[in-house]
Amino acid sequence: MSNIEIFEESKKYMPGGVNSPVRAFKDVDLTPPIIKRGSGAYIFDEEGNRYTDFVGAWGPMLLGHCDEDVVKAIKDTCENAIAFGASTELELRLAKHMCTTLDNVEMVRMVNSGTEATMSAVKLARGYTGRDKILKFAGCYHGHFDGFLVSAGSGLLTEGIPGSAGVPEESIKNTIVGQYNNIENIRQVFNKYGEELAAVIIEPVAGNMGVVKAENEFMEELRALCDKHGTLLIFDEVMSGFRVSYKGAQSLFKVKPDLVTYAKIMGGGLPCGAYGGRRDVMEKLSPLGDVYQAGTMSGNPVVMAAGLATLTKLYNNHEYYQHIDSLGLKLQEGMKAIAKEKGIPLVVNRCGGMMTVFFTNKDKVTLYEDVMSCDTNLFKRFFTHMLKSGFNLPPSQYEAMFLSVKHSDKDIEEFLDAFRKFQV
Ligand SMILES: Cc1ncc(COP(=O)(O)O)c(C=O)c1O
Ligand SMILES: N[C@H](C=O)CCC(=O)O
Repeated sequence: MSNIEIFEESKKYMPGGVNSPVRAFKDVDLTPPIIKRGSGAYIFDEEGNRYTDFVGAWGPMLLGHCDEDVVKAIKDTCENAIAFGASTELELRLAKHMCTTLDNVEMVRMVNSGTEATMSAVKLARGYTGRDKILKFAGCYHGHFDGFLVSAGSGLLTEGIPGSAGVPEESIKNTIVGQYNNIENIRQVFNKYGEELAAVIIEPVAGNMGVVKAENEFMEELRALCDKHGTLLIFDEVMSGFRVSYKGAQSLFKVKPDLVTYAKIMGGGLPCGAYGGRRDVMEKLSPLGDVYQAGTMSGNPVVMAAGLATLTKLYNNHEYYQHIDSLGLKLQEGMKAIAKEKGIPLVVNRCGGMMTVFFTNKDKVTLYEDVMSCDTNLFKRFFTHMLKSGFNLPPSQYEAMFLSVKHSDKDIEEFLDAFRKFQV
């Protein structure tokens, strides 16, 4: 069947033909290619077309598609262990690896997705502090948990959905929305709600309004305000963890989070998530403490094996991050130079191997308002041109592109050649 035939048939059985809204290419008015296989930096659709992939499953594929060590770990494990719903040595090995190689993670609890990780971290913070309110930032996305679907990024920006239907007022009345990188705004929020805030949750390098890095001063002030008011600081590193550096976005700032959430890369491409942090906070979790959180599939052996293979390989090969950073720089500078020649208004934000090309007349994109100034029609034309030229990019102005260890100089040069041919 062709891509279109499969997609049309899929619409009969899955809402919108997809299992996650952003995959439907609604924002770019195109039919998505139906992906059959992936290898290294490339993916191939059902019609045999090859795309150089800059989505990487929305981040997890840092080692490239079907990395041989990850595949071997999955195969070896599932010969004998698929699921037990019981303790395994594999989950200990991954937990120990994370606690010993990361900063600020003294204990960890495995879950099955990024949404589960953030949702559970917030519940734990509420249980620990005995408070109900949380502060999140406009444009940041922390998954589809009701309490986060207020001024959220990702597909909710893409589709212009202000929140989501099906979310009772009750579920969001304790969610306060702040302005990313706006210190004055968070001071005002803390003045008003400081004593009621259980937690602040933030993407320290946001990827879900496109890539926007938090400013150091902003993060330092945020930490100080949390300390003053007894509020826990949660870094959502579902996307940035093991991506912007092995130790994630935490290593870019002088501030420590109390809790951190992970997913994506840490499961090597299989469904996973984890949250961890201060021991005294984590010990509030059941069965030690009174905050209940559970999961039939949590710590699944195949996922643990894929995660362990991925994180071990990344930890032992720090040069991977240099490779990705140097390719990212080449791509960023190359795009800026071509845009200047062609008179295309754009800002390229990048943090290591995550990057967004914002089509805007602004000089820089550091605030949510800057992000919202983008020309989404121009983005759509750019996206369509790049897809036709064989490059798989996120189909939204408000998402991040991802580089992998398997991308080469040649891939970047080909990308830049294709961009040069873009007719504005
Ligand atoms: C920063 C961040 N937090 C949380 C999530 C939710 O993760 P998941 O899609 O695995 O539920 C995502 C991605 O979707 C994310 O990028
Ligand atoms: N921005 C989202 C996660 O990072 C995109 C993935 C999804 O929602 O399917």
